Amino acid sequence: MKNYKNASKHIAVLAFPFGTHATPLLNITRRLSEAAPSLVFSFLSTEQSNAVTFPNGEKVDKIQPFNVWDGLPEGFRFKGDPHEPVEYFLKAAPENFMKAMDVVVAETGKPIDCLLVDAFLWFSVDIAADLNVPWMALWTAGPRALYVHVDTSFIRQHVGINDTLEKPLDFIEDFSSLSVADLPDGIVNGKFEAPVQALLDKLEQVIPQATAIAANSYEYLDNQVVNMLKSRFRNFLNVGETHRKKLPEGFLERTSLKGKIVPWAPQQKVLQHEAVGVFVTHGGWNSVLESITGGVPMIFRPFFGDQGLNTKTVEAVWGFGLGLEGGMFTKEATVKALKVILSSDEGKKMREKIAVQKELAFKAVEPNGSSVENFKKLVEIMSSS
Ligand SMILES: O=c1ccn([C@@H]2O[C@H](COP(=O)(O)OP(=O)(O)O[C@H]3O[C@H](CO)[C@@H](O)[C@H](O)[C@H]3O)[C@@H](O)[C@H]2O)c(=O)[nH]1
Repeated sequence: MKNYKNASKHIAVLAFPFGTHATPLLNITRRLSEAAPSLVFSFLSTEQSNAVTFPNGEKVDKIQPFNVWDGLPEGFRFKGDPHEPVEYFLKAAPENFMKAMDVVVAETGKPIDCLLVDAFLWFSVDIAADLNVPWMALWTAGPRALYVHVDTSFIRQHVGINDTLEKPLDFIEDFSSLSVADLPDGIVNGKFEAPVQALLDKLEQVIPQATAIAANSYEYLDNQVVNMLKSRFRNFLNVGETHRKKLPEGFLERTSLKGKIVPWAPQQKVLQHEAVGVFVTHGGWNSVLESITGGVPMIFRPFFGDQGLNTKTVEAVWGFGLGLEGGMFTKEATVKALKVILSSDEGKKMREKIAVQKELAFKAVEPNGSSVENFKKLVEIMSSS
């Protein structure tokens, strides 16, 4: 393999092959590859995930996809529980990734110099230690979500079994407007044993070992929390836009009876249109960022994970959005939220606040902006590690 022979460093990129995770990892890998042409990347994910992220066998220059086994037993049939394939994958993943990396090294003839991983793959920190190479992680959600996962023990110490969901998180700096109810599942409540919750629980131990953490956000957004993360970890780097624009394989077929997906509604572009007055969203981190860069206040109907935390942060800390009253789409709750945002003084203030944040977000990606400078630093660390 020509590219490998001439490369200065070989980076193994380890993907979490579920949901929207592999695409932002590939996007940041592409940016790194463009910025540092002497690096070569082996991108390891399951066959199914690689088929989506590298459609039609597309090879990206100096990024070579490799398949790892999905861990599913022979004859496995999906019965509708989304946790099941994740559980199988994670059980087999440490050994699978090791085996796959042996294949990568044998096929390319180039030893691995660094691991770049989805932060969900906590066990890969041990693989990096075994290989004696740096471990770098991509965090695809917001800084506040990372903060609660790396401070889980501290939060558990402060929330007793008799505390209510309304207990304020005032024992964490800049979290006093949030309460226990806004925490993601698995921190003090919910299904601790579910596979994703169990892996998030490991972040507290592994994140401090990262040589660098690349995060999909902007430096000025949630600045106080970003500064707390920076003071705790080496090279916590907000590198801006890293998201995915492709839908998972089979998504259109699976959802055809539930909704309509059209190719002419790219969310980011729609949110940039001056006619859009409000964005009704589930509160995924990318949607929050895209609403900010569109300057559009949000109405939230969160479902799981970090979405409740994002909702309350936008509503109570940043002040440019609202959660639906009762947390559900009822006629009353929806009309009330629309009225506040579209035709009240409070809504006007929200638009003013989000306009300020929009400007800061664009500033971050200007030449010499913070995301650009942070990305340069990431390239430098990777190239010299
Ligand atoms: O009609 C649509 C709908 C969505 N999108 C795009 O799809 C992405 C959706 O991303 P996000 O808002 O982050 O939602 P999820 O895909 O649900 O994100 C998962 O991953 C996020 C980052 O880790 C978490 O914050 C979420 O809770 C988790 O559900 C965005 O870039 C949208 O622009 C479109 O282009 N068109």
